[in-house]
Amino acid sequence: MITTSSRISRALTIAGSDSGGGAGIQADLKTFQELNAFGMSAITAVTVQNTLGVHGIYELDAEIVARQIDAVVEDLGVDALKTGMISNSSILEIIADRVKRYRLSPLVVDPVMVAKGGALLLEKSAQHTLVNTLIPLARLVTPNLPEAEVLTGKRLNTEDARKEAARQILDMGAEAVVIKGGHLEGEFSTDLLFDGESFHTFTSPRISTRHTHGTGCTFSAAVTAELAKGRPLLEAVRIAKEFVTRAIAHPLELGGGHGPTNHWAFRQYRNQTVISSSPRT
Ligand SMILES: Nc1ncnc2c1ncn2[C@@H]1O[C@H](COP(=O)(O)OP(=O)(O)O)[C@@H](O)[C@H]1O
Ligand SMILES: Cc1ncc(COP(=O)(O)O)c(N)n1
Repeated sequence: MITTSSRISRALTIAGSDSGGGAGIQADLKTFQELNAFGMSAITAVTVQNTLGVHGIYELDAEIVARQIDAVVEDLGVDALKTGMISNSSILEIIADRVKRYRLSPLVVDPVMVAKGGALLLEKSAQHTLVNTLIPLARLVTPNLPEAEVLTGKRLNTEDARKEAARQILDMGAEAVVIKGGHLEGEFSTDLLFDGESFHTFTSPRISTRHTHGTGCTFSAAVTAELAKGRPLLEAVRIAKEFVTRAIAHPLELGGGHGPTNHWAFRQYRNQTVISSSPRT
């Protein structure tokens, strides 16, 4: 049961905790807050993490993840939700069970696989479970380039290949996909959206910085917050791209490694439009 009468937009993240505060649950809740959505969480794993890397991963039992979702849904209600780090098949399966049982939607699936520092966040054996369980339930899937390559089994070094991959991901049952461009080379970071009808691109200048820890989490959380408010998908993605670009463009310079992005930059630099979209949304 989802209560929709409230005027408060309620967004749920189901993801891993990042003690360093730049990615995972922490990035998601900060983003929800900045975009005026009420944030709630179901934690899948506790990571011991800072800007230097992931130093430990402690998975929670699938049952504990499910009970957090139950508690949130049965009392507070959910207008939109996202998933992030889910490290194994049993957690993936129980989340899919709850999404179907409560008809939770719209669902944004960020198929987190590997941290920027190289740590494996999704067991290799669970990759096919992700495809079979959560992707068919998704309003939007948001792979980065390496994740889109794993999902499709193809090298995606041309725009045509990325368009074909987007079609392939919709064939898995998702309603829409954004293949993010952070891992592309060149002077722009272009995200490619396919909604089953047409392709759209969202482009920003590539910002030269090592402080990109949590960009993917932040982007998918911003889409989720906007969907919770009832925005159409294209508009939600455009705002999310603007949010993450400002967060990267105004770094906080924290930590000795890959630092977090600046979640309050979207609000602080509200008059700066830094991205372009095609066709215009
Ligand atoms: N150096 C950069 N300059 C501008 N935008 C970037 C940069 N790196 C990532 N982004 C943007 O941040 C978002 C997350 O991208 P990406 O890095 O591909 O995901 P992930 O964090 O999942 O690896 C996308 O909207 C992407 O375009
Ligand atoms: C708990 C958690 N979730 C997601 C990421 C991915 O973020 P990034 O790719 O920027 O390391 C992470 N490092 N930790």
